[in-house]
Amino acid sequence: MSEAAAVPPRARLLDCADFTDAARRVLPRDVWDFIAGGAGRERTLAANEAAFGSVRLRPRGLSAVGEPDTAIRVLGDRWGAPLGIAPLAYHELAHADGESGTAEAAGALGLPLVVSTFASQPLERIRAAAGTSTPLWLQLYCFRDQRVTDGLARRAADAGYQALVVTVDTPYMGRRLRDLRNDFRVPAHIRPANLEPDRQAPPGGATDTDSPSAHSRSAFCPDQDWTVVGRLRRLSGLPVLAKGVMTAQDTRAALSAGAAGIVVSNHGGRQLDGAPAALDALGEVVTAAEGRVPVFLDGGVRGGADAFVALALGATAVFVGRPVLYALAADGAPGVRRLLSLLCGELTDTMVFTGHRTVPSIDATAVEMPR
Ligand SMILES: Cc1cc2nc3c(=O)[nH]c(=O)nc-3n(C[C@H](O)[C@H](O)[C@H](O)COP(=O)(O)O)c2cc1C
Ligand SMILES: O=C(O)C(=O)c1ccccc1
Repeated sequence: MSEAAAVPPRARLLDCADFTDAARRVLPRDVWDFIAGGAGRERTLAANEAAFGSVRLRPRGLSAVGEPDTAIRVLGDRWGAPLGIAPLAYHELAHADGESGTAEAAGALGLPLVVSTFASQPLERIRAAAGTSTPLWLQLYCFRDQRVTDGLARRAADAGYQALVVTVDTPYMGRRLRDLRNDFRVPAHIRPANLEPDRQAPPGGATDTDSPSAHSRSAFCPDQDWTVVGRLRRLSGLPVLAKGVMTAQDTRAALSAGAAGIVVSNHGGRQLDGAPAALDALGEVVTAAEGRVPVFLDGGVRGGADAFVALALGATAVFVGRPVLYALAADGAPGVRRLLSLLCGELTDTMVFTGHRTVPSIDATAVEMPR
């Protein structure tokens, strides 16, 4: 089947689920499974989306909101809406446009992109594609060889990135059964463009490092502690956020370490299967953060109304993960642009129907929690 037959015309891609269906049809089965899958029995993966389904929105009538303003300010930058793109390895797995295609789409809407340590294109090229006004953050995994982590942090600062995001939930990758069953390997022509090949090789020079999981076991540092936050801050001069916080304990640890923000996340259900839905952990983290730093959320956001719910429960903004790769797979950079503008439009509609003219005015009175 040709791609033209497999992907519906753009005008029929009307929501996140449409992009998901389109991507399922065009992606090779093992790549689809790598992106869509989670760890273990995928209970946490399922919980992320399901949690949004049990919150109800409270409509308000004749609220005279006019044209709502979706823009916010975060760490001194303007975002066109409280929506960003979560760090995702290897955008070229989805489409040859890769991270620069995603960045161009994000830039067109003034939305931030968190670039993965495992980006398939150079940081500088992604910065250029995003344009000057959209924020770019670099996500960092902690490597056994600290020089790798530190080198990336300095390079991001030099390239004009606005912040660093340390992923705290991945001492190594979770056990993803779909990838094991498929014996998934990243195709040889897709490379982590910002890592040097020699530094990736495990100390013993083992050969089975092509699977992301095997590579993470050899390259990631499983005994990293919270001091990495201060170290990266000092050497880069950039604000450092902690991604993968799900508890009050870790929120306090992140704040004590000097984190400039927190991303509530269970890594899209790809790490600890059995962890709660990200949305269900949000309240605990927001309370523990005591308003000292912005709290973000990723995991299961599949529409503008989901973003609205997270904001109502205290998030400053949300990040979208898998749907961005699905949109990229379906239609490259224009697909991502269309997905992002659909999400912004859905958020705008939700603000209008609930009577909110600005993002900071969205609070818990706008939602009804399950009983
Ligand atoms: C294919 C894929 C690759 C990912 N790569 C990274 C990564 O390199 N670094 C990271 O911190 N998180 C990574 N994540 C996790 C996402 O940043 C995010 O936490 C997760 O996808 C939850 O959002 P979602 O439910 O919208 O997908 C990845 C997720 C997926 C699906
Ligand atoms: O973080 C992830 O979930 C992930 O899938 C990944 C894959 C390859 C390299 C780094 C991360």
